[in-house]
Amino acid sequence: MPMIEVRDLSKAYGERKAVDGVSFTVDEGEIFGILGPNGAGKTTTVECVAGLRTPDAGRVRVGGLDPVADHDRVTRLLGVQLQQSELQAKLTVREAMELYASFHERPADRRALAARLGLDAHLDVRFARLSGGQKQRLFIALALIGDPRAVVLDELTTGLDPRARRDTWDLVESLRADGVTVLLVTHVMEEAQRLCDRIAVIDRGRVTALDTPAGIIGRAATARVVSFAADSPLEAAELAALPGAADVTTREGRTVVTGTDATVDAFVSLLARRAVTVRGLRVTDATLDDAYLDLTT
Ligand SMILES: Nc1ncnc2c1ncn2[C@@H]1O[C@H](COP(=O)(O)OP(=O)(O)OP(=O)(O)O)[C@@H](O)[C@H]1O
Repeated sequence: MPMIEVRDLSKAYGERKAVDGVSFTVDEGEIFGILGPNGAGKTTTVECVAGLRTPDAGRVRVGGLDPVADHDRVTRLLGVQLQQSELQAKLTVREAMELYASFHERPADRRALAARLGLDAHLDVRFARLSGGQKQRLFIALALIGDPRAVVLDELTTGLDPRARRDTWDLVESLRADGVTVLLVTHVMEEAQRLCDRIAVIDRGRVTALDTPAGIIGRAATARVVSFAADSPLEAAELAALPGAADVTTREGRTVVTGTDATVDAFVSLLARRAVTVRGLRVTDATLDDAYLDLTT
């Protein structure tokens, strides 16, 4: 049985269909990413998973339970960190953690959790006085305080500085090592590529791709990137005409051709045929970022 099951989920706000037939499953211990443009329906989807919204149609299960009908039991299984959460301004970090721990029968070790999230030096600071990144870390701590079997993390690292971002990624990896299932909404491609076992790309309320990060990169039109110094004798038009070439641009003094293996082969033949050389030639795999831009509108 999958830990999280979403089948044919639809949810509209008035006339607007925010989620339009989304399906995916997340296995126990898996880190599953949801990517997609602003307004694609990602938050609405995870709010339905968390039982915070009632679907118009479709089926959602967490640990085999209906998150709306079995809300209390699902709350014990599933920790949730959502965007734009708020707490009472006067509550300190310690008080917030105690309060949330009191909702659970077997809460996590608060001190260890605070230390893991770099909050131990801020335990007596009131919520209103925390920086954006500290608030974000507190919400991650609150999502994990019930020692959940699964956790929803929506834009986990937004607002975090680079070090806190890396630490948070390490934390998510340690959750996987503990067998916790993670449903992660993100706009950060590096985060998705590093952390996720599988990814669903959602666009306009529908799943447009569902695969491993490597599978998504491979499936996109631009699987390879050829780049070299822009002072070459090659014309942009002849590069654009190479088989599989998706894009030719010049940036930071380099010509960049995105395409496929066929593009790379044809490029090498072109150099030989024209008997020209280029400086600083590099052939790299496309990143998830490149693939994502191919797959969304
Ligand atoms: N409470 C609401 N009332 C009305 N419309 C809403 C509400 N919440 C979301 N929407 C609309 O539903 C659509 C999907 O929103 P949602 O927040 O699920 O998208 P998202 O993919 O999470 O976007 P983002 O990346 O910007 O967070 C958007 O068009 C949004 O304007």
